[in-house]
Amino acid sequence: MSEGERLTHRSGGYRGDHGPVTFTSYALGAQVTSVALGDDQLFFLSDLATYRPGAAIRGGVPVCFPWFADGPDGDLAPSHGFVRKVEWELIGDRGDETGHELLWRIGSEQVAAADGREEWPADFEAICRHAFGEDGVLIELTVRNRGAEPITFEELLHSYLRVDDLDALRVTGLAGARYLDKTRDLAEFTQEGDVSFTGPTDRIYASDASLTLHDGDRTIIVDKINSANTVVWNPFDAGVAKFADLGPDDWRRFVCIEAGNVRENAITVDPGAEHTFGTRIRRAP
Ligand SMILES: O=P(O)(O)OC[C@H]1O[C@@H](O)[C@H](O)[C@@H](O)[C@@H]1O
Repeated sequence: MSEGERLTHRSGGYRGDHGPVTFTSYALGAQVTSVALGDDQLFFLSDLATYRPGAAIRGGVPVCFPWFADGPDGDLAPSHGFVRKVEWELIGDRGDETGHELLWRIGSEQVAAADGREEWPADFEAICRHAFGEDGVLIELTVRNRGAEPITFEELLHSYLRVDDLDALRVTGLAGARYLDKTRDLAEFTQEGDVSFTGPTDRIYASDASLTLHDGDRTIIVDKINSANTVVWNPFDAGVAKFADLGPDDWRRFVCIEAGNVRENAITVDPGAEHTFGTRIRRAP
């Protein structure tokens, strides 16, 4: 059986368990911040993270919408859109022998006053589904167009995956994929072999493939659903200082493997229609 409870501190949190799995999810950003399989934590969460509307929680799985980074033309703020900085409403909370599901909802009314909303004023509703199971979590975002005109957006589930040993980490599944390198003015390259981390890494891959993280004895699988891109990011020692909510050594503790649809893969949804994408993050059997 699985159980859960609203947290009384850091308002909006929800903590639950399902067998050996414990999880935490926040109304702020509909953000998973923790999934622990016994004592093996899947996600990095910064000790310096803040938990207040108007800012984003550094770690877990932020929901980036309706744009990625500073948008397709590089002129939008705040970074990664506005929904990760506002509180969502919990509309579903169900546990059974197969797992525990939370449904978080947001609509145009909740973001009316959000910074950046004027850049994307469309009438929309979004549901973020967190399905916690024995081996990890499935996160799905469904966006519905409530307006009279088609809407276009970028979307990304910005997973901060905890790693034990960044020096030895290998990510497989991207060999042969084209990518734009944000550390080299968005120049285009082809991935040769595995991805490893030897310097600041910030890449937008054109790939819908599942990825595997080989982190010492741990093997973590990232599956994607309706996701044409994967962003891989680590600021490394050279880049970490510009993030006030990351400690000086935190770059050693995570890599971001982000499922999404960005740039030329932005999604257009007709009036009354909806679109779902997602990612499943689990420990290999
Ligand atoms: O600080 P933010 O807005 O959460 O962004 C963190 C990183 O997110 C990644 O997705 C981007 O590719 C990076 O360029 C960016 O630095």
